[in-house]
Amino acid sequence: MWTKVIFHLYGHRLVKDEHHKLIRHTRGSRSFVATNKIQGRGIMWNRIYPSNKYGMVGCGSIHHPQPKDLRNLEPRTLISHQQIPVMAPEAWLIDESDEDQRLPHHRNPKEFVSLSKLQEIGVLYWHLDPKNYESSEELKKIREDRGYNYMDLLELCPGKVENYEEKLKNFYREHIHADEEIRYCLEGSGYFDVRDKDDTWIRIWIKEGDMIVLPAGIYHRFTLDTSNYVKLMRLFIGEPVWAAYNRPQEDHPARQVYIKTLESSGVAVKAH
Ligand SMILES: CSCCC(=O)C(=O)O
Ligand SMILES: [Fe+2]
Ligand code: NI
Repeated sequence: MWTKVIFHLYGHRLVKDEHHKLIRHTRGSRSFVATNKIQGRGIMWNRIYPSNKYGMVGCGSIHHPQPKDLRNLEPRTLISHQQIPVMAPEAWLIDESDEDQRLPHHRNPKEFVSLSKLQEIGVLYWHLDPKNYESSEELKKIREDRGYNYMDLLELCPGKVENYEEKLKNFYREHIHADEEIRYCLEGSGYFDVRDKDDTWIRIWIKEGDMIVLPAGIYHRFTLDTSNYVKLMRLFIGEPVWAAYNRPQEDHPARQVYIKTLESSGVAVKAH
């Protein structure tokens, strides 16, 4: 029997078996075949190294020396000896071109955004195992800790949803809510765009297992990516209120509280 262990590194997905042999490596431009055993913390560094400082990785042989600058990078995943990945979602600054919203809209060169930058603007993130979410202890704990007693599921893809086009259009209109927006991706993927403190869009790529909380009052929007499919769990404290307030909302109480919170945590906010 094969036990799959999935590692993520800079957006690469490495599926390994219980003996850490590589089964599959996706989203890399080069393929990567290695059958060596992992010998503890650090082996991923020996195998995978970034090809540039923007966090792209190339794939090296086990004999490849560790580049010095690697320690300065913020990897998507740090692999511990116990195989407990410390996850971060892939996030980047976008170009403002009018191309299809479902495209990644990377800048040239790519500009990735670290988890700590997301945390600075109040975005929370967990990576959970989405397979048995009904009996997941991790999910249960988060829901208990944060009072998320309401839950429903939302599937988005053409043909499955009533008023699909209309819904998608509204999701992509920049808005805020009076409450947190809590989404847990069970299948598929999509982009949450959030404004940073300088009013610049950050695109956060949510994939299965990713759970994200956007604070009340943050300007944001959502789009499917080119996979055109996402299954999301929506969580809420108490009776859900999905009301969206489209920008501008500078006088909305939730917006004002949000700006105050940013300022009091030392994040300088650009006047809008
Ligand atoms: C499809 S969930 C994300 C869309 C959104 O921002 C919302 O529902 O308010
Ligand atoms: Fe929203
Ligand atoms: Ni690769």
